[in-house]
Amino acid sequence: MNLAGVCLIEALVPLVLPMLIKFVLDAITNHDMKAVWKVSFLFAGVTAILCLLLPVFSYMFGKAVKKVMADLRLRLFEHVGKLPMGYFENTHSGESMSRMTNDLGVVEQAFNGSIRSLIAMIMTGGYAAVFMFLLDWRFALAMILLGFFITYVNTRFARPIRRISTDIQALTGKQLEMLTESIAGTQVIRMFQMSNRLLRRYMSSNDQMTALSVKRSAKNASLSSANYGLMWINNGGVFIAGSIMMINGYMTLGTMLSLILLLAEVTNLFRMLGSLWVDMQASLAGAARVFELLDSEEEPSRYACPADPVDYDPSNGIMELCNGTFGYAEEERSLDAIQFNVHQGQVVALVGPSGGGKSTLLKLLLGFYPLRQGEIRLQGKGMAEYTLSEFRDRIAYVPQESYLFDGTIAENIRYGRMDATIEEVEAAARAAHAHPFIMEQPDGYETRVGDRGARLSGGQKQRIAIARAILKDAPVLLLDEATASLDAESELAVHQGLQRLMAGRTTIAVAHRLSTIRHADVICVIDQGKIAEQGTHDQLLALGGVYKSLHDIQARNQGAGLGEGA
Ligand SMILES: Nc1ncnc2c1ncn2[C@@H]1O[C@H](COP(=O)(O)OP(=O)(O)OP(=O)(O)O)[C@@H](O)[C@H]1O
Repeated sequence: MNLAGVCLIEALVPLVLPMLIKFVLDAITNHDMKAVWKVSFLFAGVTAILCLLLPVFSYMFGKAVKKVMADLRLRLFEHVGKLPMGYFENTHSGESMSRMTNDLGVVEQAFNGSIRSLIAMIMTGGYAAVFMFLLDWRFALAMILLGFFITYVNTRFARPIRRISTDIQALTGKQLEMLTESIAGTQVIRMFQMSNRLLRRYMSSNDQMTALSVKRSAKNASLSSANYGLMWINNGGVFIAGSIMMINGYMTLGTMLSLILLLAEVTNLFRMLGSLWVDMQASLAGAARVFELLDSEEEPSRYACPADPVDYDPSNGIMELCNGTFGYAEEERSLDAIQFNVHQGQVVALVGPSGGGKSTLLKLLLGFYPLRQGEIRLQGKGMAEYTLSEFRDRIAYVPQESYLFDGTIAENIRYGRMDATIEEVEAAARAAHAHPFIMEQPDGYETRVGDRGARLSGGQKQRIAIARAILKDAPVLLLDEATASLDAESELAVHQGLQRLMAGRTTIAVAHRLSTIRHADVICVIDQGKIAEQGTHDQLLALGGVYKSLHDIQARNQGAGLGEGA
């Protein structure tokens, strides 16, 4: 409605002068002063009304566009939060950010600019054409045919310009990727002297961007020049034909001048139709990227039932993985027929050579990917019987790299359970051996942690993540042991925090240091996507297989002071 109002008024404004000219000139030619005044007052009134209404409609339209954009931004934000883990593992964060910022900006411009101008111009051209037909139909017909030719020339340029615009939008995304990487990886960049290399990469993409933009400008310039030529052919034609018709008494001077001015509006429509169409191509390229993101499939609320569900047997424990098979790609099998049970209160450790599949297994147990075959059962129910959020509610997770959000320490711990009191937050922090260092911070629990916890040490961040998991108090704990080396004191504090966390809880832990899982109830050795060995520490050592050789390597490294890592 607002768009229609704005366009209607914007469409009428350019027609006021051509119509005024006809009536005033004809009145002057007839020496009819009364008619001159009448026409002048009428047009003054119309112009005043249009001037008053235009800003009102314009404001309402702007407001409506802002609302639509806010809604779109919200939908994008919400949608990104629901995308499956695979999307984030396969798409650069800069690419998604570019779609949510640059491309969305282009869509907004289209709403505010191109679409509005296009509609107003079509309406102006349409009215002008009707008036022209009323004034002289032969003249109008000839000019409108010429107009179609002008539009044809303009649209010929649209396709290549759209292609260039799509490339520019994609390059903008790439540049944002580089920018996010240069900020997130700043330490590595400095230490490995990567700045020059990254700068060269950025320069090359910047050069490409400039080349594409110049190419687009060149295409636009050729288009303008073609339009300029056509406009003069048009004007010349009108002038000559109009003069002949006027001299022979077929039209008045007022009609001729009015026709010339109206024709300018129609020609403008045909010319601008092409160039606005070209502009819209850039906007459409941006919109396509936004809607591609919006159309990408969200994580389902629950995974489908397996084709061959397993009968529940209470003796199988609190969590079980039955015949779990998974691959990231169609033809690949990262995990093959994995089978294990975890009983109440047990600690199950997943160990194995690098790339064996431990983290993948953990991702499956967290519900980040669906199994290709087999089933995960938790507390006697298949995963498909839970929604994913119900399933995740029953699991506390301490990742390898503890992610802290910008906010206070208390807020970061409270993400474990949002309704926890400050006493409960403190109790969790004490259990995680985090309380003493928190109290040393300038504002205690209210200290801000900075971007991703930048103001805290690695060990301190881990202990906050452990406190968060303690607060969640879920039936099952999944743990990805941190590989980052901590100093001895910090490691001891983290270790003690973990022991408290694991005490009395059912735990599945990916372990990189075999020393930390010596006392696990069951150790599963994952090698090449399969469980190669399963048993206690002593049983596996006695077996003399993969576990024994990992153990020997770590023991040798420790002896040589080289640190650890499975
Ligand atoms: N997102 C992914 N997309 C495709 N392949 C992946 C992805 N993540 C891991 N892989 C592949 O799956 C296999 C198992 O990797 P995974 O990270 O589970 O091993 P891991 O045992 O945890 O290794 P590490 O101890 O080094 O962390 C590897 O071959 C790895 O390249």
